[in-house]
Amino acid sequence: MSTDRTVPALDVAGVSHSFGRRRALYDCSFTVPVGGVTALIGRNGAGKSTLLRAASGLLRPDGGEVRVLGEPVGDRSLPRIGYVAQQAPLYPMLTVAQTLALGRRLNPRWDAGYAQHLTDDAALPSTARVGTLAPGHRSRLALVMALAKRPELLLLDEPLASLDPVARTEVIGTLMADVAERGTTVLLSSHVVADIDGVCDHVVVLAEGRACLVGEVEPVLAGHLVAVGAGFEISTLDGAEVIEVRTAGRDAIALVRSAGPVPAGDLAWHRPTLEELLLGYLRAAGPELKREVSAA
Ligand SMILES: Nc1ncnc2c1ncn2[C@@H]1O[C@H](COP(=O)(O)OP(=O)(O)OP(=O)(O)O)[C@@H](O)[C@H]1O
Repeated sequence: MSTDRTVPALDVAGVSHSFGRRRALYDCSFTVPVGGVTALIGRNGAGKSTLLRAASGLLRPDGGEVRVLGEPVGDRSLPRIGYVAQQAPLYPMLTVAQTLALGRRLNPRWDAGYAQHLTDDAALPSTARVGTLAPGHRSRLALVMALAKRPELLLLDEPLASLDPVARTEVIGTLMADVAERGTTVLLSSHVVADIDGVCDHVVVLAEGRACLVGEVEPVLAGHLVAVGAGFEISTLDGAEVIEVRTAGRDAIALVRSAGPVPAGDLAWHRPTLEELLLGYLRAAGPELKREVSAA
């Protein structure tokens, strides 16, 4: 099936969801374009897993709409989605080979050659029972199951969390190759900013169940500046939209939204790195904190 590149891979429109009195998503809206890697970043409890479950069809949100590849999430979209949940749920009593055989039986688009290639790459022993695999190997197997389905949209909840540094590099390489060769769209969640630097071309930052920053990495970076100076100098940032102010030793450091040239004056300015930018948004997460910062 060829993917229509004119519609978003994922369109989240005004989605809200609560678990009892606990609000996980609140009027959350953003789109993920077709092709490439989008990082879904947020602190613990920001709503990342809830959002991915809604996109995968496992959770029906209380409000709003989620469309995948132009269609409401449902029977027609499900074969086009690969989803790996945070704990990489698999059947512990099955062997690796039996797990792959099950994948083949359940998925009409299953690519057995690719599954075997990925399994070999991850050095997964085919006779080992899933329950005996190390957590990192289990997540590699879960990823094989999702990729061999040949999805157009791959939803990965913290896919790198349990991996050692070598496995992490291998998984990132596999994902990027899939994106380059097949035009797959990958949406992966993480709260480890360093993990996604150099991997994603788009970012979505979730804070308290809402998207507070959405965009392509380069333009988003070009739309922000970091100012470093004494606290009283930072307090004169008239007119700039201040995302976050923090102190570091004798200096104050401000992240501001500004696409203009680096201003002249006493402050030292630079464009943020992706890590500086995302950490700034994560630290500022929450409207109350933002109000305090703006008033500083
Ligand atoms: N099944 C559930 N029952 C009750 N509350 C839930 C449930 N799932 C999530 N929540 C709550 O909803 C909010 C969002 O949780 P979610 O797991 O989506 O966040 P997250 O960004 O994925 O967090 P983490 O990075 O810690 O995995 C949290 O306050 C969480 O406690």
